[in-house]
Amino acid sequence: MGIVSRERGDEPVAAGTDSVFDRSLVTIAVYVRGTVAGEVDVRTVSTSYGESDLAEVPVRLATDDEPAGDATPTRSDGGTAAVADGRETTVTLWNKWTESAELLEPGMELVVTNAKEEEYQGETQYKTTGESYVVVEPSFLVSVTSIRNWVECPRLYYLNKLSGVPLNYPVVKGTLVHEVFGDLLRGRDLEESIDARVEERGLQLGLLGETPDAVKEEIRENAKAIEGWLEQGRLTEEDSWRSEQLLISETFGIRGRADAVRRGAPVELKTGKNLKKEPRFKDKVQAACYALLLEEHGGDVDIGTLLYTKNSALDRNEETGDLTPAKEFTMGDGLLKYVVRLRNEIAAKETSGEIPTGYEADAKCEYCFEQDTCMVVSGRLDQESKAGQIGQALPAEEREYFDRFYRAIEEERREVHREYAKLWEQTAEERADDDRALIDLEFVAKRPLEGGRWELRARRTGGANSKLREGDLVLASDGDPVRGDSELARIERLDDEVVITADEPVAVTRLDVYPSELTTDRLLVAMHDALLKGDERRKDVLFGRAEPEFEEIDEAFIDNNERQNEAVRKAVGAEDCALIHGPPGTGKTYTIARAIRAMVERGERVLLSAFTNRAVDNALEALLEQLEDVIDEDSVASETQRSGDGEAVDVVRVGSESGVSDEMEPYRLERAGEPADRVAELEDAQVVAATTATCGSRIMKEQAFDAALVDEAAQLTEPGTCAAINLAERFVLVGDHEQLPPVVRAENDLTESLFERLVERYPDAGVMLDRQYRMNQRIQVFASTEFYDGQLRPATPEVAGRTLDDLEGVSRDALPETLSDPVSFVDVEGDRSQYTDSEEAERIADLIERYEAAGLERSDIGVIAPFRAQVSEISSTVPDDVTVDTVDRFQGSSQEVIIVSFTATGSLEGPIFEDYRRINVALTRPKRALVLVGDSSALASDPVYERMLEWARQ
Ligand SMILES: Nc1ncnc2c1ncn2[C@@H]1O[C@H](COP(=O)(O)OP(=O)(O)OP(=O)(O)O)[C@@H](O)[C@H]1O
Repeated sequence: MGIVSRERGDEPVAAGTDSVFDRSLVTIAVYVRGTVAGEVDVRTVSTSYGESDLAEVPVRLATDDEPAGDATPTRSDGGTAAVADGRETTVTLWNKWTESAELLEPGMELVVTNAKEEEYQGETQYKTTGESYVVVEPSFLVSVTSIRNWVECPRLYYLNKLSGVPLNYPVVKGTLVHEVFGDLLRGRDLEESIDARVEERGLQLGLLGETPDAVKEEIRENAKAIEGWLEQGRLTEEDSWRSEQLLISETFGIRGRADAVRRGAPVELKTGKNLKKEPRFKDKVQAACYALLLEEHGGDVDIGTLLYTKNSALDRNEETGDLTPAKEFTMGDGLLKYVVRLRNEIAAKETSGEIPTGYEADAKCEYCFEQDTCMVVSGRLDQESKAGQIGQALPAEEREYFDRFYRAIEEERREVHREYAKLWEQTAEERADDDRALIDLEFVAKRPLEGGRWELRARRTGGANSKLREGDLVLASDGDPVRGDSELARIERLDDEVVITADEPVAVTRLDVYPSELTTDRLLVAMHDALLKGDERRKDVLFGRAEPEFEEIDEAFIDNNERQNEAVRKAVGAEDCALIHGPPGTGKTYTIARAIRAMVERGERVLLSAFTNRAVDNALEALLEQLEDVIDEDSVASETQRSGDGEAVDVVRVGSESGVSDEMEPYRLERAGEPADRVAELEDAQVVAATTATCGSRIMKEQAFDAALVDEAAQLTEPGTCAAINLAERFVLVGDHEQLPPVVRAENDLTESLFERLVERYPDAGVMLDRQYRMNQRIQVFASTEFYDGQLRPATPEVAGRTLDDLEGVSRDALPETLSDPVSFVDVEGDRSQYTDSEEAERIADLIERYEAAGLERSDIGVIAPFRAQVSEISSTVPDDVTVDTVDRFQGSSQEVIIVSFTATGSLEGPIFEDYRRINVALTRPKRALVLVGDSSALASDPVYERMLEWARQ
């Protein structure tokens, strides 16, 4: 059983005084979930216990069809029944819960556990009991760290969100001590752990100017307290331990990672000193959060332990106070409820979009380390703040921008939370159908790795697709990611067998996509940095107050493509920014590489970035090719461009092993090692390449560049672009806003890229590349007219005239007449299902056979479908080596032959049709042949598709 009451709670167990309720009709405890349906009435009444506060909340109960309702009957709160009948009723919250009631606004969601049901004037109503918890907006998942920050000061919580965790020594040291603690719990030798952990953080320590020996000594001191305490436990009793555990609570809307769990109770490690008898209040609050989480996992937690590693038991004496490292405290019911109320404050504030002022807490600003920052932020953004304001406010348009994007990013965060909720709202099968989980794995084996981690292997029993890829962080579980045994794990290999690594040996049978808030967090920080720390001139350009300026450059960089040459000139000569618009196959990558080479030759330090790892690697590869050519041409230059290990130029790729391609692996920056060496490798590099997400990392944020070149810029949100350009004096954005827009979950200001906004605002700062090196002329015509004002042309006669006949062993004569043209249309009436079409799938299988019969390799054929369901349908009909995927997955790649399955009968609905940019991407992937498969009458109902049909049938 989960949530239990240990003492009498805040509320009168029976209803109170009063004639208000008829006690005789009180029934069993129930679980109430619903939406606030009107104004909340809070008042004081007298009861047999004296004065009591109560709040009457009008609530529309959830129904069984609503996702949240599905999960309710299985709750752990004493096995109570859930009410889910869609009725409107009144829920009365007693005493302290009125504090949460005051936060409620119509439309907010509310959960009351262990409520009592009673009849009042012929209506069934509910009220809290001494065992109830009241949870506001339960689907808003508040992290334990947030609650801890909030209890210190809500304003501090907000400031932390805006500025992120900076790279500083106390933070890195804290992480190291935690890692060593985890290692000790997993049985690793202390010295071995310290050596390994310090080595792993070589780069960070180097950036902080720390030497390994000094750091090790300090970690050793902290670890002494831990070891001593662990020893005691080992000698005196049977201890059962578990290191870091990821916990999610659907009831309380809290998630976090407990440092350790000992005999079912939370242990939190603090790398500081605490001379008082009691743990610090905020530390207790943190431990209480984990207690709630553990109770929901079926535990029954009575104590919490705080381990202060700077305290040493041996030094204990009366004068200096209590120096025992471990402080235990009783987990009282009142504290647990207090924690839930704190959490409710955060959820309600975030839902209503209010910015904390600091007045919510009785924190003393004059003692706060963050007072100055707090005042500056309040002053710049003209926000009300307990600490006061300092400095001049940003111009109104910048504050408006800040508010707008703050809201948009927070909406995005809500969407991430909704992803979490799906972990318990959807069944395993539904998750799998949504491509969000691999289920029904057969656990095969576990193997301990060096450093206490585990390698876990499982066999796949079906061939299902999923979004999961090698290198991804996932939730690995024994089948239930929320209530079962689950761990964060990394996918090392994913074929018939799944190999993952994790801290604990979970008997894995299921992997779920891990909904990370990291990207959202970084967007907020990037936007904050751009506005509050950004250069004034840069902001003038971003806010339309000054036109971008250019230095005139006469040098010829590319002699066979005028627009590319102009683009490089603009990039090199830009004082502020340049914009390169590159339609499909127009040599964007080539142009970027040439521009970077030119900048490097001028002695500049350049950041190369893009939305995806693949684009970063491609551009880097193109750059390396160019640099090699230079060396071949000019041996003098080669000497100056060779670095110590004989590589052509100091180029560094920052990224994880799984993100970086094998070809670029030799350039990948190793983070582990001797601090000074690691830093030198990064800081001496003239070109640093990393995804925009990595640009927001603590390590990259310490770097500065003359110029930043950002590829795939049309796929980036404004704050996402800022993460890269914040690091450089000038920037060049490269992309195509006629192809896929930024990938975001919410529909708001994040859907337009900075690239698109600037291209429209400053047409003169941009160049459109107009010669494409990919498609046969016949294929490119439609995209050129529809999307590029007819400006797109084949770069050479060879490109214009390419056909399948050019490929070795392929003859178009062997194809049926209908397929001999580079563009063809196959009319299929369709099976009238919504997201799949078996008739199209069969036709496509048939087409592939015909291409094979004409000599084509299967790996030269790609199939694009609008829905994942249709991708699965086609995949099960055609041979494995044909690539079948959605448009989004195909962006940025090309194939000899592309077949598009429209999956439309009757009407046009769905992702491929909603946004014409998707169809542009689909139709511009092939080099030599394009086949459109669909229902002509459905397609003809839309003017754009009607024109497409005309072109395809010519
Ligand atoms: N000026 C040029 N002269 C000769 N070949 C070129 C030139 N520009 C690009 N190419 C070639 O054209 C091909 C496509 O170029 P690139 O890969 O740079 O295109 P892209 O615009 O990045 O493509 P995508 O639309 O897929 O992103 C490459 O093989 C490249 O070497």
